[in-house]
Amino acid sequence: MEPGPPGSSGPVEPGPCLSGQRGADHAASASLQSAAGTEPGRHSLAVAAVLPAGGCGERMGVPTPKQFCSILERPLISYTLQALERVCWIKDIVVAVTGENMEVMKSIIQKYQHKRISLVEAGVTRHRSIFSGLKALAEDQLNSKLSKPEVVIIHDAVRPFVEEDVLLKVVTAAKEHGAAGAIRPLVSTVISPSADGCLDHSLERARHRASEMPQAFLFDVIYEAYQQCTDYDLEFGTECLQLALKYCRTKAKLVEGSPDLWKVTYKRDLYAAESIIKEIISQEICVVMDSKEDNKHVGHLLEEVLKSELNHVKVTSEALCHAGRHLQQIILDQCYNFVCVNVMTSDFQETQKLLSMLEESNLSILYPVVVVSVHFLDFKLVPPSQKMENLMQIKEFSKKVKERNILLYGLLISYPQDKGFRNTLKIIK
Ligand SMILES: Nc1ccn([C@@H]2O[C@H](COP(=O)(O)OP(=O)(O)OP(=O)(O)O)[C@@H](O)[C@H]2O)c(=O)n1
Ligand SMILES: O=P(O)(O)OC[C@@H](O)[C@@H](O)[C@@H](O)CO
Repeated sequence: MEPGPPGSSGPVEPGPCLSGQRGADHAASASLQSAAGTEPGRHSLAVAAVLPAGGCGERMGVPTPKQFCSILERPLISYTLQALERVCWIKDIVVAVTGENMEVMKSIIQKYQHKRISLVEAGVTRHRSIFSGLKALAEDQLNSKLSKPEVVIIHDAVRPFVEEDVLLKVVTAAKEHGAAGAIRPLVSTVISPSADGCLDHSLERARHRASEMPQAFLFDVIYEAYQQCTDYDLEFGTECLQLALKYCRTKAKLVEGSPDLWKVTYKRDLYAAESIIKEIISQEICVVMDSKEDNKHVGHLLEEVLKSELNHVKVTSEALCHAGRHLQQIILDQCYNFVCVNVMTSDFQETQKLLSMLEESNLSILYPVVVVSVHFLDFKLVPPSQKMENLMQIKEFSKKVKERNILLYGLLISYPQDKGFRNTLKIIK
């Protein structure tokens, strides 16, 4: 078993959370944590997670195993790790990868600064990979930072949209029932074919459900089940809940999961995952204004226009001069889109200050950050050609910051002074 990278032991502050409705409601989270006995402070339940990530992704139809396929230039598995890292009460995350992908996995952990991760060798089937992860948790190996958890979550590495609330629900249910798993309504009816390839019978769709992930188990239950199960189970089984039932007579509690618990299996699922991630990170825009007091109104006007134009997007504004407090907090709260307003400055020094803050914050490690540097120009005072010349610097600068996953765009708005700025913004609308 590969120990995790330095500093990977023990729960750390929750990782970056997605803003907006996808973050678990804190009140609900607190009450669920209390029920699960995982709330901070009190003797909390020891919870670990096992992520099978040793598949080859045959149905994806590409050479790269799907868990390492990129979404917005970042491997799919990194999104799943980030989702689990956001949950501070999951003490250890054990990822099962093949030997040939061990170095790739280590580089992903390093590059995206994932914590609490330990790596184990995957098996030739998903059940064998999971078993490998459970063994790592079961044995207090000498050099291991891992200790046996009371409850273990099992979650496919290719299911990136998992939220704290469903994890809490399955852990709470597993603590009480011994096993629990997320389920979803069936999208298609399940039928049983006869030997001659014709319909034998169909299952009543309303009475059946699709078994999804995450699942959770009392560690001793699922570990015992894996130790008891046959090679046939390990080779051809697809359902951990069934192993708990068959070998430990433990009836899993079924927990209704949200629609986005689906597993990335086919190429279309990658496209769907990318559009969901883009939607998540486009939920907030921060208008960053000039430091000069008399120009702050420009930013507020722009904020008004954006609010009226973009109904479902949270628009905030902040003056760069208060950067030490408010803007840092906005960055920490995971805003990924910034409109930097430069009214009087001849170049884009305000934008440069913002870019330096963003680079220091490492915000763009996980998702691309978009910065639009907006420049207002009264074309009667300064010929647009001269302003454009200044702005061409942005092009050079944008190449540099792109290496840090920051996408910088320049926007020049030239307006006649006599018409005033408010009218110009109406024109922009
Ligand atoms: N020997 C295996 C096979 C699968 N998995 C993991 O189990 C999860 C769900 O399995 P599946 O979607 O079937 O992944 P693949 O087996 O890679 O896909 P395919 O069946 O298309 O090859 C994935 O995270 C996959 O990496 C694993 O850890 N070890
Ligand atoms: O069967 P696959 O290997 O594609 O996926 C593995 C599991 O995610 C799948 O079987 C769920 O139904 C959960 O048990």
